[in-house]
Amino acid sequence: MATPTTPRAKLMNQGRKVRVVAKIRSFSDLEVGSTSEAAATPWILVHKAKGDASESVTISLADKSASRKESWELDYCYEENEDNEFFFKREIEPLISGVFYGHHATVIAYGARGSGKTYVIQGSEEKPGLAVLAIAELLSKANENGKSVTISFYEILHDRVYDLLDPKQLEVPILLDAQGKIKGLSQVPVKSTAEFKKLILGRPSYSQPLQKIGAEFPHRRHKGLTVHVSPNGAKSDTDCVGKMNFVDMAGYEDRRKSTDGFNLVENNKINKALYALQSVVYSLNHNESHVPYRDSKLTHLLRDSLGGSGRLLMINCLNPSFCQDSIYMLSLASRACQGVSRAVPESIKKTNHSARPTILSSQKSQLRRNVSGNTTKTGSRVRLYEKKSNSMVSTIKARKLFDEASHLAKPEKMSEKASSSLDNVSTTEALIEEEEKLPDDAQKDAESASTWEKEAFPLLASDTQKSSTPHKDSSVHGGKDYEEVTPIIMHGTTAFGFVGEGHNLDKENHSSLINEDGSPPISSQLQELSNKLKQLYYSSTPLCIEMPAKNDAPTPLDIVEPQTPERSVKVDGKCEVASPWERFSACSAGMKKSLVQGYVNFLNSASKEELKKLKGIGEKRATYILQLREKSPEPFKSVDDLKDIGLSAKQVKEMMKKEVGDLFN
Ligand SMILES: Nc1ncnc2c1ncn2[C@@H]1O[C@H](COP(=O)(O)OP(=O)(O)OP(=O)(O)O)[C@@H](O)[C@H]1O
Repeated sequence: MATPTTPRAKLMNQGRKVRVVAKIRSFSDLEVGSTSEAAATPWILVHKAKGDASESVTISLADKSASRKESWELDYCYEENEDNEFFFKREIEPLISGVFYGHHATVIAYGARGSGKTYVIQGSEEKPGLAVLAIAELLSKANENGKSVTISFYEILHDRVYDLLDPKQLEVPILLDAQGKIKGLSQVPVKSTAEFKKLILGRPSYSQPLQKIGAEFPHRRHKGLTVHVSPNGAKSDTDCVGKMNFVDMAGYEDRRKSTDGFNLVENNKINKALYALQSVVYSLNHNESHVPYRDSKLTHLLRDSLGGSGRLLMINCLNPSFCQDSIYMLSLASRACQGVSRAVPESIKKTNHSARPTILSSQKSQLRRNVSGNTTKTGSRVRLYEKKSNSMVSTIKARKLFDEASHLAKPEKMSEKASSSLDNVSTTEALIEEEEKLPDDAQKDAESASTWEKEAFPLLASDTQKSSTPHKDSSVHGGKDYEEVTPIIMHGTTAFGFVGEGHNLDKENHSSLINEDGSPPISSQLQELSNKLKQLYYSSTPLCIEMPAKNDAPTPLDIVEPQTPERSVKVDGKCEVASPWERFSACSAGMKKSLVQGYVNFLNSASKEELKKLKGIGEKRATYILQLREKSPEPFKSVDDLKDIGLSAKQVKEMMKKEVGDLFN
């Protein structure tokens, strides 16, 4: 990529909110001593056109046949021999300076499982990680400037936030105060690095509620640290000058590797958070007026740090030996970089060494064997986000879509049970956070961001505002205006991804992906797909849907794209072309059947709190349903069985009518 030389290009570089770098972890002692050649074989090539001062790097695989996409471009890549301290000097120190001027900074490590995220953020006793190095620097600067430092430490498991500094507290509701600042987590003052280490490293890794279930389940969750810098003697968080966040995300794993229902739910939630982050990064990089922070707890929690003049450093951690999941993570990372100019911190420009293409692998033949045994279709689709839906209709819709679109239906069912068992452990279901993003918030974020950009880079501000004004298509839902968001441009990849689980296409945010090659406008494609999904749901039984063959090569993503239903109905097991009236009648019948079945399924699997959201089901009935489920896992098979809980056919019919009516609201 050509080096930007014009003042405008330089300004643009500096004004970018998100920087995406990779870090290849070193081989562990175990891997170095491994007898398996594959475990200790490097597989990534990094090309740095201008050495350490490169404004972008190209990463490719030692064996090109490993992926359809041959290379990925990121802002930078730190290699095995470049340790945390080197990384810190170049990437984190410049961010720390900004924190004292009110520019919040966020550092997020993400990547496949075992790719070194914790090592980068937390480090070890001998090799401190970025958070530990940063706290030392922040404390020293705070002393010089008459400021004090407090920290919050939390984990997010299954999209629920737990305060690790107040482990007795159950799930923390994330709320915004009147100033739009996030509140909910406790803050503990820190005076020295030793105190910090004691607070963070010397405590149980799980909050109390999770310790109870910890022994039974695997524990993959995101961990986050927020360092608040405030004037000495500040009484509230409102006085906070700047914040620095460090997040060690749970490792990505292709959900088809899920070993059981619990693992599947876990993978879904982790992947959902990754896609939500991806959507947020896109919106931030493109100065969109709406940033979908609420698509995951993590982005919601970070929203006041990411908005305005906040800066985000994404660290894509990479395994040093072949890892299919890392390839997918790389493709996500490079998408986050696309369509925007590169940013090069001053600290990096100063440490320019000679240009050198770096080749990390010499053992290509071994790699070829590894790759050919594992290659799957690369990530051409991406799930942007899923949203938890509160209403019964949405729950039914979600399950229905999933059941029909995915061959993973059975594990999902198991997973719902695992999820609901977790639900039962949490006693804080009633703590309901505010649900809808007020248009005002989005507007404030955009205004605050653009004010800072305008002040710092007047030339750029006028330019980017012109170029990045999103296409607005305001529509009114429930009395509130929502804006359609400019579609995400994908580079060199093709298909679209949609969310199956819990995603109400009608009402949710409309971020989407588009082909770069000038294919039809995204809005029409989106509308078409949305219609097809609705049709798929409404006509689940009679429509002929071509399901993917079982032995189809799997895609590395965890979404199964819904197949287009054909315009035919099943007659005696055969698909026949039907008249419009027949199709319509079949759809209606299918819808009725789906709705009733969805209702029954819901009673068989929902948590107590969810059950109570249904009209006609209160505390007593919900408790009774759970008791019935203890005796038999699926006590309800048909509407007739609802008599067991004292619901008459008439009552059920009335409820269904209401739900159908709501579908068209
Ligand atoms: N730079 C490094 N040098 C030596 N060993 C490392 C390095 N980075 C990571 N490791 C080792 O690799 C292993 C995996 O690292 P780590 O636990 O940080 O990965 P992770 O991505 O956080 O894993 P998970 O996905 O399970 O959260 C650990 O044993 C760690 O000590």
